[in-house]
Amino acid sequence: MQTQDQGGEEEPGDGPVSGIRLLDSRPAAAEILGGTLAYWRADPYERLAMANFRVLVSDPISDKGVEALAAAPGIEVDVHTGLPPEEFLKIIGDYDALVVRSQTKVTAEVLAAATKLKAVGRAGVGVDNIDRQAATDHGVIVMNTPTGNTISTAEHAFTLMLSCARNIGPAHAGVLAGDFKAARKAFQGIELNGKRLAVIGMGRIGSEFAKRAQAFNMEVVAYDPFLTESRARELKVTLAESPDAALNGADVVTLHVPLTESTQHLLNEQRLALMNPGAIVVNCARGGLIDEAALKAAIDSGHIAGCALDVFEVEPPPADHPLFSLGKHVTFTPHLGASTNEAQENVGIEVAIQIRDFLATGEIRNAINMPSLDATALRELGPYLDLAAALGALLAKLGPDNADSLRVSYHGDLAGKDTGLVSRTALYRLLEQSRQDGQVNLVNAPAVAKAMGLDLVESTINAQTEFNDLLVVELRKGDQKFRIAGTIIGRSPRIVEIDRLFVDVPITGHLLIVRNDDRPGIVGAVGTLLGQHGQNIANLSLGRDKSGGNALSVIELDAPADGDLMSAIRAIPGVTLATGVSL
Ligand SMILES: NC(=O)C1=CN([C@@H]2O[C@H](COP(=O)(O)OP(=O)(O)OC[C@H]3O[C@@H](n4cnc5c(N)ncnc54)[C@H](O)[C@@H]3O)[C@@H](O)[C@H]2O)C=CC1
Ligand SMILES: O=C(O)CCC(=O)C(=O)O
Repeated sequence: MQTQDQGGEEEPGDGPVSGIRLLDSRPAAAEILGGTLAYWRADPYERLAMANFRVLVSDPISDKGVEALAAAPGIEVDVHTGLPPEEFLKIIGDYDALVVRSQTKVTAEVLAAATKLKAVGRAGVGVDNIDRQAATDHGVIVMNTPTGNTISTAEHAFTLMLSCARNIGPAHAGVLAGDFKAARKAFQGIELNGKRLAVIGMGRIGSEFAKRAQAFNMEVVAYDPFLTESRARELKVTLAESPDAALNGADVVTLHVPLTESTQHLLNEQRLALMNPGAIVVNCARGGLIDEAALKAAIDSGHIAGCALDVFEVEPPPADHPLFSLGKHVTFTPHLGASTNEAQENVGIEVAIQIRDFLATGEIRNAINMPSLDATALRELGPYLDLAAALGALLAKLGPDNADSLRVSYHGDLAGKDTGLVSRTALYRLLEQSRQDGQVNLVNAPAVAKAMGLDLVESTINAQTEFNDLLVVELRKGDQKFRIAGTIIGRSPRIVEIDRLFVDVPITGHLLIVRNDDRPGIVGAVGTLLGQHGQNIANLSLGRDKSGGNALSVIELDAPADGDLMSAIRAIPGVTLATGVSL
């Protein structure tokens, strides 16, 4: 569970800060790819050139999209469309990224077989062909291209409505069949002028549809749980408080919502009955939104005049689909909403660039299972992501085992920033320390934590600290608490507090952390042992609560301390904890 609270009982950190060292920042999202520091410090194109990423395009996308991917150094693109599922399963394990439209089904089975996969890019909007939960559990980012096909789909849905109202499809077929006179007699239409239109889902496509309907002098009523009164006024539509209220007395309904568990069969028998006699139904979103059997029954009864569908519950629909036998006010197209030159070029290029940039820089755009992070935010937050990664790793070593919550709090300037990914980074590095390589990453960390019963609690604290901003991570197990804090000096992340003892430590290198009773001779004894084991001290920071109380040394070594050395340090009288961590 991830929760937000405002304020909290944490006190700001305190303590000396010196020895500023400028470090490059490394995009934390890059961790997903398991890159080395040198790799991620390289220029994006240099980085791609060093890599060898394989991208599979498994549904047809525009040539320009494929070219944009193939032109990036270090990316090899294979286009294999229309593969039978068993063939697809055999090869998916070789790829780092996958680009799909709606035909490829990215199931839990596919994701389990896709052991190298880091991202799935959807050239389009709907992601119902991708098992989002399984992708998240496997640590795979799912991105879509939400805007590139909006206009084409709205135009198509509008065309469907006109075509259905005026019987264009059946009339056209009649003319071609030589039945000109019979068709002329049979196909009397319905005028749209002044009719009441219910738009279910006033997102991008629904809003564009509504604008076009207003030009046809239709009265537009919209239902969308996320539509505000002010936006409804701006769009000049009446806001309905429920789908039923929107449908009550409607002459036309058009659906523009995603297919989810809660929208399945959104248009059912009861709701169809609320519409005016002679109404028509338009669906250019997803087939599963309509109970097709109920629709057929409503048309057969004469209550609904007809329907215009681009999408079906099962695609492709069977040739003997019950709705195909209707004679009037019907128009069917084979999921063509986004099939225009313009839309396909837009989404093909957008998805290619999103995947390329993600592989090159860790930049995340239009992800549906992760906070997005564009290049500017990535630059700004980079040092905090590094800091959070270090604090999370350190907390795993020093904090209580089997903790029940990780609290991440933001003080000062940082409190005003979009820090979702910073918290997630701390969580990921905390969990990573106790798991095999690759089992947990930025995408699946919240799901892994939830499964373990570890809550992630984020808070912003308004209290002033002596730092411009302070990031505090704390592990709690019942009443037991252990916290570590850090800040950024210049662009250099520093650890400034460990369990309320003030230190000043950079976040890289091999750290030896020693906690002891504050009495003379202990630091000297540790130093002597380090010398005897050939260990050079690169940096040393000492902190204590009071003279004769608890003391803490954080010693940066040139190499990790081995087991013998650690045992010897732990055996020094007065040492209460000694642990090593490589950041
Ligand atoms: N036929 C085709 O080729 C295409 C179909 N689509 C479908 O159209 C859908 C809509 O696309 P966009 O407008 O771009 O998405 P969008 O995300 O901009 O809009 C969806 C809207 O539905 C609303 N919504 C969610 N649950 C709802 C509910 N239970 N009742 C009413 N409203 C609800 C959301 O608040 C949102 O405003 C996509 O999910 C996709 O399935 C999209 C493009 C092409
Ligand atoms: O043509 C396609 O890829 C389908 C488009 C679509 O349904 C979507 O973007 O949701």
